[in-house]
Amino acid sequence: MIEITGLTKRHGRRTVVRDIGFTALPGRVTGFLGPNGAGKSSTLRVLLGLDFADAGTALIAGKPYRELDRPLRTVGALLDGGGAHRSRTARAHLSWVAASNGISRKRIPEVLELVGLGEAARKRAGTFSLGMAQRLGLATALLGEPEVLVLDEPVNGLDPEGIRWMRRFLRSFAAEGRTVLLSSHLMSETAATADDLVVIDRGRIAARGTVAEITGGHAGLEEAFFALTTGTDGGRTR
Ligand SMILES: Nc1ncnc2c1ncn2[C@@H]1O[C@H](COP(=O)(O)OP(=O)(O)OP(=O)(O)O)[C@@H](O)[C@H]1O
Repeated sequence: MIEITGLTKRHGRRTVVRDIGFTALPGRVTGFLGPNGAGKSSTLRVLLGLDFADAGTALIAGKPYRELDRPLRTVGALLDGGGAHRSRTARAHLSWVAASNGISRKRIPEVLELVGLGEAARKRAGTFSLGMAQRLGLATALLGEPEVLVLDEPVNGLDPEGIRWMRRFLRSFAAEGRTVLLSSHLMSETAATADDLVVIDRGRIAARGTVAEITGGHAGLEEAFFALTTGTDGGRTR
């Protein structure tokens, strides 16, 4: 479970996230949706202990990230494509992360299979397509068998097959009773993957609820997104 309460984040004198709160529940995929610059990455960076909040809390399994005993065993994250060094093979990259987090090497072939990279274990990350790099990032996030996954724009740049694969993977992960939070600026894709949506606009929560609650009453998914993120339908916040 992820619990964000009263979170505010400033960069210099600008407040980019203002007093937001939401939860992402086990067994569900929660989409964190908003236009570019809305504050999604800033929120996720605080959640993952990469940045400090100016106010409020962001908890994973009841604790701030920095207080988790073995973070990789609680939460896996996919930000900016995963961060494998170009000259390292997929397996070497995973070995390095596993070793530095006290995770058994036995887990490496398992995660490579899980993300469909079993055949590419000896290939260098620098030769990977964007889709393969995303899968390697996901394999890294899964090393510690976490109960929570946090992904920032995981389908950016993926082809339709890659998008479909990612959607199915995240759905099956949540179906095991685990928690998925994924950020996106794509309403249709997120609505097809998520159970719940949190819509953020200019640093504030514009709406939150199930996909049906958020999109109901609008002509279509994109209409709902634009109505919510341009303030013409501000009454839907709850
Ligand atoms: N380190 C920083 N210093 C100053 N401003 C920043 C910094 N990081 C983000 N911002 C600003 O904060 C605002 C929110 O950015 P953020 O990246 O959180 O949005 P986002 O919803 O993730 O959008 P995107 O999808 O474009 O990344 C933007 O106006 C951005 O320019």
